[in-house]
Amino acid sequence: MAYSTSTVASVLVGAVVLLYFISPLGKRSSSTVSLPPDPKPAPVIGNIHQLPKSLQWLHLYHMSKEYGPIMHFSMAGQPLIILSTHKAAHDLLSKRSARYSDRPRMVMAGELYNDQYKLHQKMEAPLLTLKASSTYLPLQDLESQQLLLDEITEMETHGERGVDFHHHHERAMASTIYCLNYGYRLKTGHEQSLQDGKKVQAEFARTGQVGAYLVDSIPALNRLPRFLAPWNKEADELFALECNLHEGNLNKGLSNPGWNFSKYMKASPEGKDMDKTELAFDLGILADAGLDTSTVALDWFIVAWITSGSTWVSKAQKLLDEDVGKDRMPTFDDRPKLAFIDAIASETLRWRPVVVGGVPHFIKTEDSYMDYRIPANSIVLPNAFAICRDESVFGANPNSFDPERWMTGDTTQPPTVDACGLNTTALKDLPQTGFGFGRRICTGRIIARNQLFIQMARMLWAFDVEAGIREDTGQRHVVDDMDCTEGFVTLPKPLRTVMKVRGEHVTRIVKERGTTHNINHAAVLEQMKVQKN
Ligand code: HEM
Repeated sequence: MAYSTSTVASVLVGAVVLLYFISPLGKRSSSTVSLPPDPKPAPVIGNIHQLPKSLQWLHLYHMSKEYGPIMHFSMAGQPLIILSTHKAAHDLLSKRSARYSDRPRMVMAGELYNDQYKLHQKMEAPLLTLKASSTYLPLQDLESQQLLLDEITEMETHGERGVDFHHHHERAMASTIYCLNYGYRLKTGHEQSLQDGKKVQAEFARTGQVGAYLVDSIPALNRLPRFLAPWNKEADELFALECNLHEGNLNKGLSNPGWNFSKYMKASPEGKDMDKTELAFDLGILADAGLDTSTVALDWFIVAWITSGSTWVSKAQKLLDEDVGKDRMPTFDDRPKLAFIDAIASETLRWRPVVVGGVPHFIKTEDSYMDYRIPANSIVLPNAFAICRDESVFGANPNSFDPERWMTGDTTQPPTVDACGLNTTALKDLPQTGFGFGRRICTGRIIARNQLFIQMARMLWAFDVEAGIREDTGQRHVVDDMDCTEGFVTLPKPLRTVMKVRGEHVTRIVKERGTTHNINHAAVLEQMKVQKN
């Protein structure tokens, strides 16, 4: 039987109104303590209409200037708390982490990871420590070497049109993660498994956005008959796509030669009796979480290079010329002396936080903060864009790309260097808010930081970069550093860049080392075998 769109819409609106009055969401609390400030809500729908789907994080950032560091929105009765300063986010999500570490229900984006997250974190934890991450450096060395070769090769073909740097960043990161997770590398970046992974991610980003689906605010809507709940079909299709991809990858991981995360997790006490789909999803989420995020950070690094590089690139390249020279490319062994490159990485993550609107947390019980009441079952969203512009933490001119804000300038003390070579004496201990907060903080952040360091160091050593020539106008692309895509992670709009080698020595060294695809990566993985503590 077919139903017209208007009939379905009328029934849905009726259902929402009904649910609003019969569900606890519609009932006002008798508490006398006020909610955080909010723009005036409309009846029933609350503030839904005031949350734009486009550039929501920017809109909320501007609103925070009027309403303050903590704001409240009602999403048809579902409380949404927006945090806009580092202090508010740290006080609630880090210091009170035990209460603020749930995730909101995401009926559309899937909830498998929610209930079981502690078990999954326990299973993954030994693979993501500083020490374990230090054993993956040889693989990251190999992938970043391949990145230079691929970029030089594409430059030779495309000249002033420039290279598709996003594609190369994506291949290098995906190959690193897939090799660790499943024991296989990606040669072209066009492989089917990566295309499917990107599709899953795009769907997750679309369906997981706060406010994107009414059913996430009002899960009771899921009890409506299926013909009135069209999102169920969409959710089933997304789940089927994810199952195919993740289970297929797990099978590959278990049968590929050499050590990898799949084999480690399958043999772990938590994983050995775990349902196969659940284990496959756990690995799949790790792969998905690592893929886009690091790629996007590297893309924004290129945008910063083009738009504001005149203030910091020459310092980085001078350092590389002095400490590395022209006889070899930089390696992880150079890292302690190249703290400025890590400052560039930190500044990239601050200037354009990858998950720019923040990742939602959830609190099940009522709380209070700054004399405001935070209702039970609130979604709590740290607006990363606003938090990274908190001048009380990051200093003046937060919109400027300025790596110096991360440097201590301390040259008097012998440097303290961590297991991955990060020089913690030269770098200020400012919060890395782009990786989130509390118990839900990004578990792959050390692997990510290592990847950013080696790729940024090698690209700065190898190239001078400028925007490519547009095919349609024949003019050089004019780059606007706020021109970005929508979604969970925010990418610069597609752009090609001219990557001119900084001398004949670069091409010679990169080509002499040649392709890394003939290296036996299974043997490299075997060297990384992590023993559980
Ligand atoms: C520059 C790169 C990256 C950025 C900016 C980033 C950022 C984030 C953020 C903001 C969160 C949510 C934190 C919160 O809820 O407060 C997160 C979670 C997560 N990240 Fe990353 N991430 C990056 C790279 C990676 C990599 C390489 C991996 C895997 C190797 C990874 C694995 C994860 C996982 C598994 C979670 C979920 C943690 C949980 O919910 O318990 N991430 N990441």
